[in-house]
Amino acid sequence: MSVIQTESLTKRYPRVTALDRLTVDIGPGVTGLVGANGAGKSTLIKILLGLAPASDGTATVLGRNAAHEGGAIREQVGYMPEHDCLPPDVSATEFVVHMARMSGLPRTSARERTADTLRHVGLYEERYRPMGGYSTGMKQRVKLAQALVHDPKLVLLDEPTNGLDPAGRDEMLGLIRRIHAEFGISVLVTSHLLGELERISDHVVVIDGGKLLRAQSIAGFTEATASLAVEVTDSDTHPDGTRALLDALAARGLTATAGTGHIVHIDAPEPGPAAGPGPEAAQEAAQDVVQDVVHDAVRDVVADLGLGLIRMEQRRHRIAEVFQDGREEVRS
Ligand SMILES: Nc1ncnc2c1ncn2[C@@H]1O[C@H](COP(=O)(O)OP(=O)(O)OP(=O)(O)O)[C@@H](O)[C@H]1O
Repeated sequence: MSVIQTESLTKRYPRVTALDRLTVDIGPGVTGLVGANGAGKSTLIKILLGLAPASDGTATVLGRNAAHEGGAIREQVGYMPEHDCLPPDVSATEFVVHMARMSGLPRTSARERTADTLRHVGLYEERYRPMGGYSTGMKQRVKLAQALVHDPKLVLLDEPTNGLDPAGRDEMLGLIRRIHAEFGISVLVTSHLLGELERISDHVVVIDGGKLLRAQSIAGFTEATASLAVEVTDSDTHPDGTRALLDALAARGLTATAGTGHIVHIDAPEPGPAAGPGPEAAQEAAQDVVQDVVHDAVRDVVADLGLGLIRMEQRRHRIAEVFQDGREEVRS
């Protein structure tokens, strides 16, 4: 079931190709769209909303063609723009009610939905004050509220953590995750910071120079890459302790590689099928496997070889590292 599909989508501006034959298929849930500044994220969002025409290719949102059915798409999709666009002399309540009315809600439900939505994003008494005096975090919350007020099936959030301090980022990321968890609304959220989207997304799509670099499920990724870093000393019997450890682990059927210095990286075996629905559950399952199987094996092998164990550290590759590898592959 696709929420967003693009097929060879291309957008050419006179001086730059902002999207270059982009083909993606995005399902329900939270999807992170990651790319450096200028990668083409905002351009993609505008085309999906039917606000900008593509030069080539097609885009479908909730089964509708973005080129011809922009109005119908915008009825079912919420949009949080990247830049500050709030009128300073209007209160959050007035503004969000106005946006709800623009979406076709009758006056009474517009007021009720506005109160509910502003409460949900964490704006209380301040919602009656003019927005000109709001902090960046409060403004971002209002922009999120107006994207949600007409009860959309999908929201497109363009750099919602921009300009926020670390605590504000965490709060915004938590809110975004809850939009899907509590209301079942699918989310496409953009950022140039892969690390923050990794925490809240079910899937990540990475674009670079308008081209697709990678599209991947985070759960699948973390299952495959949980690993353990082990640092050992040499001993009289084994002057190359690292080599001895690698050989002994291989003899037990574990895949291990030499790291820098005396460190050995050991891959976790595939976790069992009962990983559960979310990325967190999959991560926990992968973690359990590392602890139960690999820890025991390492302890036994190190003891048998008589090596000194300096540290044993569970490690999960940040997806940033893997996407970095992918970028090198694509460019090489
Ligand atoms: N209206 C426009 N006219 C000409 N070029 C444009 C226009 N809009 C975007 N571009 C160019 O297209 C490329 C992609 O821009 P886009 O805004 O989609 O990137 P982005 O990934 O959203 O980056 P940012 O986070 O900086 O907005 C950039 O090189 C940008 O300069």
